Formats: sequence, structure tokens, C-alpha cells
Amino acid sequence: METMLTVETLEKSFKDKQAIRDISFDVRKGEIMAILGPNGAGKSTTIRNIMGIMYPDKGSIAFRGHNEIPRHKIGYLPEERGLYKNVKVMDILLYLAELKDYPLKKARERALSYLKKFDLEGQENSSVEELSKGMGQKVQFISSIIHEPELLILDEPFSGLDPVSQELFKTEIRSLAENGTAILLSSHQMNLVEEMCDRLFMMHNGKRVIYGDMDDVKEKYANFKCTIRGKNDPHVLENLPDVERIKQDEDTSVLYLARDVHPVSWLKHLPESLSVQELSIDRISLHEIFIDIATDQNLAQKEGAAYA
Ligand SMILES: Nc1ncnc2c1ncn2[C@@H]1O[C@H](COP(=O)(O)OP(=O)(O)OP(=O)(O)O)[C@@H](O)[C@H]1O
Repeated sequence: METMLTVETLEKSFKDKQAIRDISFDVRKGEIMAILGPNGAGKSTTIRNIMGIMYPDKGSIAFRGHNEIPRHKIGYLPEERGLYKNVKVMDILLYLAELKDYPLKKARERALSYLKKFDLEGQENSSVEELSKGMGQKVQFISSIIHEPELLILDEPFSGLDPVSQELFKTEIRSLAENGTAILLSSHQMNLVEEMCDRLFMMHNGKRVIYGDMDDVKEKYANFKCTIRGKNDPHVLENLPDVERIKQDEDTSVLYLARDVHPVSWLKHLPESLSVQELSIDRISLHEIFIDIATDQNLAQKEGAAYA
């Protein structure tokens, strides 16, 4: 897959605070790449450097191998929402398309088709201030793709959306990637990221902690957990082999198992005295991997892992 965006050893400080350091990744044509991390990890700083809103202290950013970034080929949905308030929806979409040198006739057609797709048919003459927050966000999303960008950067596209609108955004983002757009997406909704993204770059305290294919990351970091419904003594559960920690909530216990545990062999060692109404074994979710990393409990941190 062709590399559209290459970010290399990016560094940025604000006064004495180093916001990001040694950040390197790429985004390829037709893929959805997630940039993840807890609040303050440095995601928006990375994105703002890519967008030329600020300049890195060190490192480089290239589009298709060139350091000249063609802004008209990039679409950007910033974390800060907001469009000019007293302007009509169609006027703002055409204005933004024109800024990107996109033909106006085509832009109008695309705007009407997207407004229809996003349940905003007939709103082209409404002014932005008449729209609800979610409707405004849809218009802003349309404005980021109106000019058919080759690279699309979406900073928290799902925040503040109802489930139906989330689904609409999800479908559209997927279809853009299928049609060849390279997408860099930041989100805190791990279930959506897990479902949609091909690769991920996870950062913490301004540094990379995980970088790789979603499936490889899950295989490498998503240890198994065993969930048991039944009243059991936590000390007994904690002392079972290969149990790293447990979480108990009323009569449900979740046992987080060590790396490389083979679930079938592990099950054979459970004592018959355990109370079991239900039992399931799954790999932990991306959400749990994220929490482990954000709370310094896990793996990637302990290993000092830089996984690529
Ligand atoms: N303009 C700025 N001036 C000073 N410090 C800043 C500025 N922008 C970001 N920072 C600091 O840089 C660090 C990274 O912030 P950034 O906004 O990139 O994080 P983030 O991962 O996008 O977080 P969130 O998920 O909360 O949006 C934080 O410590 C933040 O306080």
C-alpha cells in the first residue's frame, strides 16, 4: 500500500513541557489508522503539527515522500468544533471547497448528496446557528471531505454524536477508506476503533507505546481473561496459577491471566470447589489494553515496548 503520510521523529515542547517526543508513524492509502492515547498524551499536538497549525521543534512530515504538504489534498476535522455561525450551510461548504481549489459545480453536487446521506436534506439554506450541535458536526465533517482529499485527518469525529449519527459517520469513513482515502483518526471510543481501524499508534506522555496492525497488537497485548459468575473467595481466585489480578463485582469475578497462558490447559487446573454459574474466556479488549497502559499497569510500559 502506498504511503501517503510519513511522520518522523517529531518533537514539540511548550515552554518547559515536552508535549511529544520521537513520534514516528505512517498512514497508507486506503487504510484507517488510529492515533490513540489518554488525555494529554499528545495526539492533538501531533495532528496540529501535521496540519501546519504549529511547527515541530524537530522531526519531519512528508506527504507521498515530499516535505511540501499539499493542503488542498488533505481534509481535516479539528477537535475544536465550530463553523461561521450566520452563514448558510451550502455557502460555507462551497467557500471551503473553493479554498481548496475544488470545482464549485462538483462541490455543490457533492454537498447536496452528502447532506442527503447525513439526513440534512433541505438544510442547505439554513444558517449554521439554526443547526443542533450534532447537525453542525455533520456539516463540518462534510466540509472536511467536500474536496475529495487523499488524506483525511479526523480528531475525535464521534464525540457528541448519537448512536445513529455515529453509525452514519462510521459507514462513511469506512467507505472513504475503501475508495482509497488514507485516514488518520483519533478517538477515545475504543470499541469503534477496534471495529474500524486497520492499524494503530498508541501514545502515552508524549511517547509511542504501541504501533502496529490491530490484529497483531491484540494478539501481542490482549492476554486472556476468565470471567466467572458464582460466589467465590477472592483469595482463592488470586492464588490460582497464572492469575495476574482479579476484579470482583458482587458474584462476578474477572481473572486477568498471564501472557502465553493456554486457556484450555489453564481451565484444567481450576479446583472443583469453585462455584461456577457461568464461565467464559476471552481476550481483553482494546479498551482494557488502553486502560492498562493509561494507568501504567501493563505490558507495553513494563517492557519499554516500542512495537512496530
Ligand atoms: N498550546 C499549548 N500550550 C501549552 N501546552 C500545551 C499546548 N497544547 C498542548 N499542550 C500540552 O501538551 C500536552 C499534550 O496535549 P494534547 O492536546 O496534544 O493531548 P491530547 O492527546 O490531544 O489530549 P486530549 O485527549 O485531552 O485531547 C499536554 O500536556 C498539554 O497540556
